Amino acid sequence: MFSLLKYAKKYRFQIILGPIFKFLEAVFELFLPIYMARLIDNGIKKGDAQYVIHTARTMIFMSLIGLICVLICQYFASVASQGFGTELRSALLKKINTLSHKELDELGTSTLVTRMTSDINQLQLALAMLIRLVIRAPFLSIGSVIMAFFIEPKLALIFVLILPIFCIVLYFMMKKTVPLYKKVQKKVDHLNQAIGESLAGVRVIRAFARKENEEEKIAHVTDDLAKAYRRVANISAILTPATTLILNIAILSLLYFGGIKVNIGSLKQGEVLALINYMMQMLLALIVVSNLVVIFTRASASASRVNEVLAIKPSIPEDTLSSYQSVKTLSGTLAFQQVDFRYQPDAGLALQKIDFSIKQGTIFGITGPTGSGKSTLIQLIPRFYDVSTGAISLAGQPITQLPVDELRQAIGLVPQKSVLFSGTIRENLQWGKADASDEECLAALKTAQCLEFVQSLPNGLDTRVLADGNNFSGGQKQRLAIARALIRKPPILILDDSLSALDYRTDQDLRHALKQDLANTTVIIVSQRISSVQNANQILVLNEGKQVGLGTHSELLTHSAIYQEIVASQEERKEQLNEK
Ligand SMILES: Nc1ncnc2c1ncn2[C@@H]1O[C@H](COP(=O)(O)OP(=O)(O)OP(=O)(O)O)[C@@H](O)[C@H]1O
Repeated sequence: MFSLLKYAKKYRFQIILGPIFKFLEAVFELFLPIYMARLIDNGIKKGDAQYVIHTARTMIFMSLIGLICVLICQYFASVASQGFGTELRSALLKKINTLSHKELDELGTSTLVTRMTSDINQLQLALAMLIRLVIRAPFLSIGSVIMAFFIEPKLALIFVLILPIFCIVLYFMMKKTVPLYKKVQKKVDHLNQAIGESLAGVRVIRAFARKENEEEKIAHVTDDLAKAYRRVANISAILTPATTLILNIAILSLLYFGGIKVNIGSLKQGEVLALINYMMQMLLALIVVSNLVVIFTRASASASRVNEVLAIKPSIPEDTLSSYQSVKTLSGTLAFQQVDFRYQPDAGLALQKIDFSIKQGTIFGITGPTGSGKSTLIQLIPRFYDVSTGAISLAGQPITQLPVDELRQAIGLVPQKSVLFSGTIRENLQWGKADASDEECLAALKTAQCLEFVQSLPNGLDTRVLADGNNFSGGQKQRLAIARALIRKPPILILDDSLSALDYRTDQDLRHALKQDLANTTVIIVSQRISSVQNANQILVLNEGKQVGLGTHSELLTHSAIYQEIVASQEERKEQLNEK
């Protein structure tokens, strides 16, 4: 856990000064009961009004100084803990951004969300408590015992007797609750996952009238979490009556034995009151210490979860490797050489012996039945995953030798599911090229066949895009996503089934425009629709992860049985539709 303190380095000043101020306040608090005893015994009992006023003034002054110390400490604690949380969150986010899809698949989104939110909140709380209580609470509990000895050593033995009993109760309480808190954190993960899935799929859930099932599922996960919390709460609920009982027994003993001593004149009434105050201070401070132990144990579980992510060595390092030709000027053949790929070391091959090359500036089609590995293949080009065996090269250089950032900049990728971000259309296009002018935006929209549509909107490029682009149709979203990918005229443009929501005519016009406007760009079109790939310079046919055909449309029609099957089935379907 302490290794994470490096993210709080900037707040050294607050972390050191905060506890010092809290310590000062504790010193004042420790002396207040003594002043109270003097006020009663020397002032009130003797009717010395002057003494009462003087002592009361000193007590008020001490309390005020104590209050100022507390406020300064709280301020330092909140500045340091919030700052620490922000630094840690940015470091974690930075790390997550370096992880390859393989690591992200293994971790899953929900646990990353929990680690970014509730785990870091837990660590922030621990740091705030460290500043506010870690010196104060032990100091007050030990200081109270010392002060009791200072007032009356024999009665102070009650403190020595009560202390271990109280510690044993707290120890058993913590032994039961700490492991439960670890379980709770895991259940929060499950809840985040369930809620994430439910919100992401809200439309599908409604379309399938599965609202009730989904509500039931969430209720089940929530109930599970509630049960775990209830178990902790049930155990913690015993704590208050138990500690109150011990406290009352201690106070009764002090009153009884103190009363005897007052009667024989060896102790004053004010001193009995001071002893009771010290007893309360000691026990309350011990409760705080036990809470601190719980907070730190939870924080230590959170710290190991955060450290786990921070310690992952990305399988695809982001740093610059060996000498390379700048990708920005790099144009050349993209080649797959005997590529095998599996998602997990123990899983079967998702791609086998893939071997082809694409000349710069040509159009390359990839087709094949569903699940044949088309999306998997194109995800290897920007190194979202690395090949298991074989190699991929760009202009003769293995892509593993190129800086990942530059490689990805050289590729415009339109994924199967178009993703737009909330903002304006212009802002979405500028994701593709930060300094894109209006002319460049309009040109990209024209190539992507959506210029007319954007110009027909009252606010044109300034039209607001809702989260996920929910105010646009599937086809409109796809075309905007294509415009965003091609705005910087990348050397390679990959359209992963990105034409599926377009009608045949628009699909054809778009491919025609791509050929004209991006003559030097290598365009890779992934589609199950033969019409989308049939004019490509080369077509790769995949089936169950294997390369079962490579050539032009006419070559494949004569040589590839699977390609013939796909063409035949689509023509048959066309005929059926025409008949209807
Ligand atoms: N992240 C992943 N982890 C493990 N296996 C995966 C992952 N993504 C895909 N697969 C598996 O890899 C195989 C190929 O999937 P892929 O998505 O590449 O097919 P596809 O040809 O693009 O299919 P479609 O046309 O339906 O999009 C499938 O068996 C799929 O289950």
